[in-house]
Amino acid sequence: MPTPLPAPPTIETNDLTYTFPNATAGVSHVTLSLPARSRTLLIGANGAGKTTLLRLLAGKRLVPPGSVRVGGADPFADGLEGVTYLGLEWVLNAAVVRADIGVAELLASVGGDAYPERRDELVAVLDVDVNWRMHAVSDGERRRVQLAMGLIRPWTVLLLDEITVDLDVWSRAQFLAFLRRETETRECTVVYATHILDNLAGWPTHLVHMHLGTVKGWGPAEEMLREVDEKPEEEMVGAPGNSKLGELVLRWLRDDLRERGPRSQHKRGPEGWSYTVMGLGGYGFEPKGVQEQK
Ligand SMILES: Nc1ncnc2c1ncn2[C@@H]1O[C@H](COP(=O)(O)OP(=O)(O)OP(=O)(O)O)[C@@H](O)[C@H]1O
Repeated sequence: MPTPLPAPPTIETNDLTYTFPNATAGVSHVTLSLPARSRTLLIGANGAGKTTLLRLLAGKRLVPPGSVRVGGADPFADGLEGVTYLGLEWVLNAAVVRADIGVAELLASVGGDAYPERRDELVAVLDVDVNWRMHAVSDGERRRVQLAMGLIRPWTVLLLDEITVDLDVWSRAQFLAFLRRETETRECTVVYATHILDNLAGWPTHLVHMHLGTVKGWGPAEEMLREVDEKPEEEMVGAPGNSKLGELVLRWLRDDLRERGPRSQHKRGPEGWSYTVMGLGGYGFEPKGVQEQK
């Protein structure tokens, strides 16, 4: 039985290291402390370790005791209620969302009737038509229903691995505003891994910069964005008119690439491993609980 969080939904990692069974380093020596009600963006190049970190925060793998605390508890050992991970395999695995089933019925099956106000708000925010049938909707429409399904129950920690790529610009903006309202009106925390920085100005309270499985820098977004103001205009990486966040991230990833060198020569695991295995991300083959600590 999942247990409620014993304390406000803070997220702490302490020298967290996770190595995959094939000896690829997932994350190394990650120490973070994200306050309750924060909205954190996880930023990093492909393969930087964002998904791995989110999944560890969700308690999907065994890690050394004390290295991950969510609301003061161990998410793997304690199976925490309200810690919600929405990622690619959740989106792709769910056969039901391609079945000939109505949206109203589907939302009811995941708690829609128990939380009618949240259901109605999500239906409005995500511009969902409850009369749709899931075998006859577009990819973006299906994604919107899935997001509504995943968010109906009032979660306390949302770990969101970029699954808004199919949303049109307006829907994504509405969705992000909804998440913001959630953290402002009740005790909940969001960590969001994304490559899409449009319309995110002012959204994150914290930024985490990941590179080759490590956290290169993290802190309150305002402080980290100050770096951009301190740079003379001629040294800007992006075109004038880019958001500050866009400029900061371009600079981070450019420097990361220079530091790392070509993928085929760097010391970590095989390129593209995570998304070639089973076509769903590389996690499918790992038995739950396997942990090899290096
Ligand atoms: N099941 C697995 N077995 C072995 N190595 C893996 C597995 N899944 C991921 N990896 C490796 O771990 C590293 C981190 O992958 P991860 O999926 O966390 O990156 P990411 O930052 O989420 O990337 P992206 O932006 O592409 O989603 C990569 O080098 C990847 O190849």
